[in-house]
Amino acid sequence: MRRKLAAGNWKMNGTTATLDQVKALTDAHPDPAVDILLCPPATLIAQMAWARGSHALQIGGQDCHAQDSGAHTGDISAAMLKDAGASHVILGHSERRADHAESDADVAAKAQAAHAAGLIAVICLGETLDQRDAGTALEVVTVQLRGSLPDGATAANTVIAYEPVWAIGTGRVPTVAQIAEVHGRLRVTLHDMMRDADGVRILYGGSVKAENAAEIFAVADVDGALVGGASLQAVDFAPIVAALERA
Ligand SMILES: O=C(CO)COP(=O)(O)O
Repeated sequence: MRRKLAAGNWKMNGTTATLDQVKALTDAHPDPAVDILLCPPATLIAQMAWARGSHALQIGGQDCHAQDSGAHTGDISAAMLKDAGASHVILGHSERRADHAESDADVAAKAQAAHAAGLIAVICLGETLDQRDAGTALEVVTVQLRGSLPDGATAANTVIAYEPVWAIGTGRVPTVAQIAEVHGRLRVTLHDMMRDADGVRILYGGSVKAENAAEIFAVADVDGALVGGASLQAVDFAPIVAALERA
C-alpha cells in the first residue's frame, strides 16, 4: 500500500513572512493521514524545519547539484539540503529543464547525489503541448523516466511526478483518462526498471486546485499531487490535503 503524498512546490516564492503559512497548514492538519511535503526556496528550509515544531510535515529542496561540494558558485548540494532540514528534493522540474537546460542525464546524476545524501528524490517529467498534440506524450515520458531514474532508485528513495508542461500554471488540466493513461504507462515502465515498482508513488502536478483535486485523486495510480500556486497559502493547500485523505 502506497502512502499518499501531498507535495507543495513554492518555486521562487516566499520570505520569512510567508512562514506563517506553515502554522496555518499544520493547525489545519495536526495529524494528517497522508504525507505532507513543502518545498520552499532553499533560503527558508531551516526556518521551516523550526516552524513545523513536532509536526510530521516534510520539507524538500527544489534542486541540488550532482557534486557533494566544490567550486560551484550559487549551487547547493544534497548534503546541504539535508543538513538544513530537508528530507526530499524536487529534481528535473520542467522549469529547470527549460531555464537551465537540464537533461535526463543531469537529473539522474542529481538524483544519485540526493540518494547518497539520504534524500528522497522527487523526479519530475512531462510532455509539452506540442508533444501532446503530436501524439507522442507517452513516448516522451517513457524516455524521460528511463533517462532520469538513476541506478539504485527504490520505492523508498524515489517519487515520480508527472507534470504536463502545458498544465503548469495555466489552469488547464488533462482529462482523467489522459492522466490515467500516463500514470499507467509510468507504472509499467517502472516495473521494467526496478524490483519494488509497486511501491513507488506517482504524483500528478499541473493546476491542481481544491476544486479538481478529488477527481484527480480518484484516478488509478495517482498517489498524490505536486502543487505549485495552490500550495502557497494554507487556505488553498489544506483542502487539497483533505481531498487526498478522503481519496
Ligand atoms: O509545477 C507545478 C508543481 O511543481 C505545478 O504548478 P501549478 O500547480 O501552479 O500549476
